[in-house]
Parts: sequence; C-alpha cells; structure tokens
Amino acid sequence: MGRGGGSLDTVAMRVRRVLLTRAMDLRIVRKAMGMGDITCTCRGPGDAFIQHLFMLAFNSHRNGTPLPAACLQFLHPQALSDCIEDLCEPFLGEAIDIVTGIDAMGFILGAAAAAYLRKGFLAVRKSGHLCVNTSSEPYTDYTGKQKSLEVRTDVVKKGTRLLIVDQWIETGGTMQAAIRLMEKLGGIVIGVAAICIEESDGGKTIIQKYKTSSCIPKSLQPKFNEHCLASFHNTLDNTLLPMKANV
Ligand SMILES: O=P(O)(O)OC[C@H]1O[C@H](OP(=O)(O)OP(=O)(O)O)[C@H](O)[C@@H]1O
Ligand SMILES: Nc1ncnc2[nH]cnc12
Repeated sequence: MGRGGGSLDTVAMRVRRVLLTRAMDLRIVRKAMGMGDITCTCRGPGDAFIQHLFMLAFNSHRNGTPLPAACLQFLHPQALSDCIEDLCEPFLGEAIDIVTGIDAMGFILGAAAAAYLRKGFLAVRKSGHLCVNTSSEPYTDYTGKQKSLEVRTDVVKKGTRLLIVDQWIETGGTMQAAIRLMEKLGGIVIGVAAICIEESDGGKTIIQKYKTSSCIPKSLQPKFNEHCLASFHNTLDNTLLPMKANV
C-alpha cells in the first residue's frame, strides 16, 4: 500500500503513534487519518459515542461493500469509554449476573462492559476452541455461511441474568444464536448491546423482544440500515450531529 493508502494497519499505526505521543485530541486523530479537521460543539446526555462515529473505518472485504470496523475507536481511550458508557448506561439499574461477549470483536466490548458494570465476563466462542463440556448452537450470519457458537455448560444456570454484547448486529443471526444458547441453558437475557443494531428482520425481532442499547443516534440509523456508509463522513453536519466537520 502506497503513501496515503487506506490500509487499516497503516492508518491504525499512524493513529496510534499520534495518540501515544501527543494530546488526546479528536482533531489530531482525524488529521492523522487524513480525514480533515473536526470540531465538536456540544454533547448531549446519552450521546457519548456520537463524536467518535467518524472513526468507523471502512474496509471492503465483503465484495466491495463497506464494512465498518470499530478498531480505531478501540485505540482511542475516550472513544472506547464513551462507547462502553452508551452500551451500559441503560442497564445500570438492572440486576445482571454475567456479561457475555460474542467471538471475536464482542470479546473486546463485552469484557469492557463487564468491567464497567463490575460483573464477570463469559466468552461465547465460534465452535472448535473450547476444551471443556460445551453447548452449541448453529446459525447463519450476513455472509450466508453456516456457523456455530459454543459456550461452556457450567456457568449459565436456570435464572442466570445475562447481558449479551457484540460489536454489530446485521441480520441478527449471530445474536439470535447466542440468545438461544443462553436460554437453552436456563439463562434470562436481560439485555442485548451492540455498537449498531441494524433494523433488519432479525435486528427488529431482537429490538422488539429484548431491551437493547447501541451507539447509533436515531437520525443516523437509516444510513446504517441501508449500508450507505461510504458517504458517512459527509453526513457529519449540524443537521444530524452536534458537531461540525471542516473537510
Ligand atoms: O447479525 P449477523 O448477520 O449475524 O452479523 C453480525 C456478526 O458479524 C460480525 O462478526 P464477524 O463474524 O464478522 O466476526 P468478528 O467478530 O470476528 O469480526 C459482528 O461482529 C457480529 O458478530
Ligand atoms: N462490523 C460490521 N459492520 C457492518 N456490518 C456488519 N455485519 C456484520 N459485522 C459488521
């Protein structure tokens, strides 16, 4: 990849170098990513993560369809903690025994959410990794491939109250499999949290049946549902977000 190219590794390394050596300022991060300057003018309650959405990086590993990845937010200490705040805040008053995260990106958010809520963390893995007794659940996700999730059988008991965390819900196949797995073991799903819950049939079913949290403001949800994400940073204006982009 040449200079100024879009390799995620290259961008992430640039951002990381900047973050480590200079003040933690969003304008600096955006410049380091070659995305111009940005000024955050205000921030409302429950909107912690909005100011970091521009850091969703696009990669084209799905036949050219942009798939946003939250890796850059995870590199930024304020973005990560704002993300976790948005995901956990709605559940602060709920009695939760364990936070569960789905392999692989859900491990990062799930473990951070567990620490935020001062709970333990249970990993739900893609099949084939655990060397203890497991229960498994087949599913199909946005790739159309048949997959299977797996969890150890000795943690979730009848009545265990769970918050399930993943990075993203697109068709809902993965999250619905995790829910089935937990409920099969007797668990009670108190809530479902993901950076984005697309309003697909599966996503809507989850939203209707369970208490959910996400980081996407209502006004931007249609863009995420329609995967109009390549143009996403052009939408960062005063009509949609409490910030002004000088790009
Ligand atoms: O709603 P669905 O259509 O089921 O898709 C959502 C799942 O896909 C993504 O993970 P992916 O399997 O790509 O892997 P990763 O977490 O390892 O990046 C995402 O983080 C969810 O787990
Ligand atoms: N990280 C992600 N971003 C967008 N769509 C997805 N579908 C599954 N994972 C996704």
